[in-house]
Amino acid sequence: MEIKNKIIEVNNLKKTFITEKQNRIEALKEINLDIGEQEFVCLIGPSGSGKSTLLRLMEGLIFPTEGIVKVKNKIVTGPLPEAGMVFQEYSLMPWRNIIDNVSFGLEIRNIPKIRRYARAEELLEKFGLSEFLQSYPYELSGGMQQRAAIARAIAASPDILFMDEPFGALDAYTRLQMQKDLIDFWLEEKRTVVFVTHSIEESIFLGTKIILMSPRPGQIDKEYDINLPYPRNRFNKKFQEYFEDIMERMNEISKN
Ligand SMILES: Nc1ncnc2c1ncn2[C@@H]1O[C@H](COP(=O)(O)OP(=O)(O)OP(=O)(O)O)[C@@H](O)[C@H]1O
Repeated sequence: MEIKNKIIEVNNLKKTFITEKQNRIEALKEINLDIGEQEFVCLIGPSGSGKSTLLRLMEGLIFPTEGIVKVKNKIVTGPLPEAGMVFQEYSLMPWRNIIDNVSFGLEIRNIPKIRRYARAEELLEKFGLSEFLQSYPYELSGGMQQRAAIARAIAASPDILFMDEPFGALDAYTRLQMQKDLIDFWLEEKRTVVFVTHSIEESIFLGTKIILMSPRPGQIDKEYDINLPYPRNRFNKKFQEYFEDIMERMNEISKN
């Protein structure tokens, strides 16, 4: 489908890693991809298909072997100020309390304390963590830490939110709750989200679009536009049809 208001462009992207033992690992073969403003794009695919590598290239954390990534028409040459990032491992700084973690991005932008605390408090309230402003990360459960990590990533109102398996380490119930909270946030704020997951079901619950990667060297096998209204219902017939369709294709490509 033709993308209106492109925010991310990936052209002829290739990535080969050279390991310490000088082996060449071809992680991504040839990726071409456009992401539109306010899309919620999920990257799925077999283990090792290059999902995290593609995300890290888009984030400007690593650099392509060939090809380019552009964000808002500019070639990405380093970590993006207009992006927030959330990883699977809780990426909070253990020596800072929750409010100082969440307001960190504003602090490095020299936003005065009163304003950055007001923003952090607003977000922490939204994520149900008002009682834990002064707590340290180790005093929070995994789900609470991940909520705080998301609050931190969005505190500076980034245009793009990159998320790498953010709910992978959570228990099943907390994961469902976090998916709902993330969709509420996205519906309210309409940012662009790029989200890596192993779960087909999670990707259909969340994404406007799903990109299925083929086994290494990673390429895009297929793109699925998910035409279901939000909030989504896993028991809906069309949800199930998408699930079966993607599952079947995933099994097929994983066999080869
Ligand atoms: N820094 C690195 N040095 C060497 N090889 C790497 C490096 N990072 C990733 N790779 C290799 O690139 C390939 C793709 O890795 P990547 O983590 O992007 O896959 P993935 O699809 O996210 O996997 P998973 O679903 O298991 O998290 C793998 O074979 C991995 O071993």
